[in-house]
Amino acid sequence: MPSLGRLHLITDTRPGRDPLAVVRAALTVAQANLVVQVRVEDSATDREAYDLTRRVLALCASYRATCLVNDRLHVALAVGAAGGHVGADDLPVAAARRVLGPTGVLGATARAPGPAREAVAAGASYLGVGPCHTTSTKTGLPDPIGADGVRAVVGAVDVPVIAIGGVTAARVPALRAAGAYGVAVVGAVSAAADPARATAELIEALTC
Ligand SMILES: Cc1ncc(COP(=O)(O)OP(=O)(O)O)c(N)n1
Ligand SMILES: Cc1ncsc1CCOP(=O)(O)O
Ligand SMILES: [Mg+2]
Repeated sequence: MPSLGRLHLITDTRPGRDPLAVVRAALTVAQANLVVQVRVEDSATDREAYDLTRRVLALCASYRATCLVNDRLHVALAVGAAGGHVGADDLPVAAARRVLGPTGVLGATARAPGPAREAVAAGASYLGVGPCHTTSTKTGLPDPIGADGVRAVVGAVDVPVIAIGGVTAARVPALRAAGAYGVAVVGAVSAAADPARATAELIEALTC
């Protein structure tokens, strides 16, 4: 299995956004270092998720970037994406592993060492850990865990930890110092005036 990219761009499909334009811009800069996670609104139909994922996958293929699907693993399988990401409201990690098979990339959300260990034992190949900082992209989340919370999870597992939640290029050094392998972002790229430049700043911060 190729190594996991360090920058995960999660699609922003809220009304008024243009997720494909943002993915295209990010790919021109990050290329094979990018992981694009297709995340649609809960209200989106499977057909909408499928159509968007097919388009994202085609863009990723041109750059040998990795495409994952949030929540809807059947969509990941249907389009031939590399894998998916699950959290507390989704399929349990062990069930998700059975769906994706032994070689699929499987991310799981965790914010504390115990659940992180359980997710890895159940088959997670990386962990999404957060929210690290306050985010305006997702509501109903617990308080941010900060870089110290990331450090605690990193110390408990042997899979890549991807820090998520309010991540900006300026916050990457502290997260990397805490042991994060990479970061996942929505707003830092999607809400940027220049998504390609924002991607370049994140890649620069991740490779320092
Ligand atoms: C890399 C990464 N980490 C965490 C999440 C959050 O997943 P989840 O907790 O299932 O919440 P939703 O994204 O489904 O709302 C993620 N998607 N990616
Ligand atoms: C899906 C998700 N899960 C925890 S924070 C988050 C959203 C992250 O978005 P942003 O990078 O804009 O803070
Ligand atoms: Mg989920």
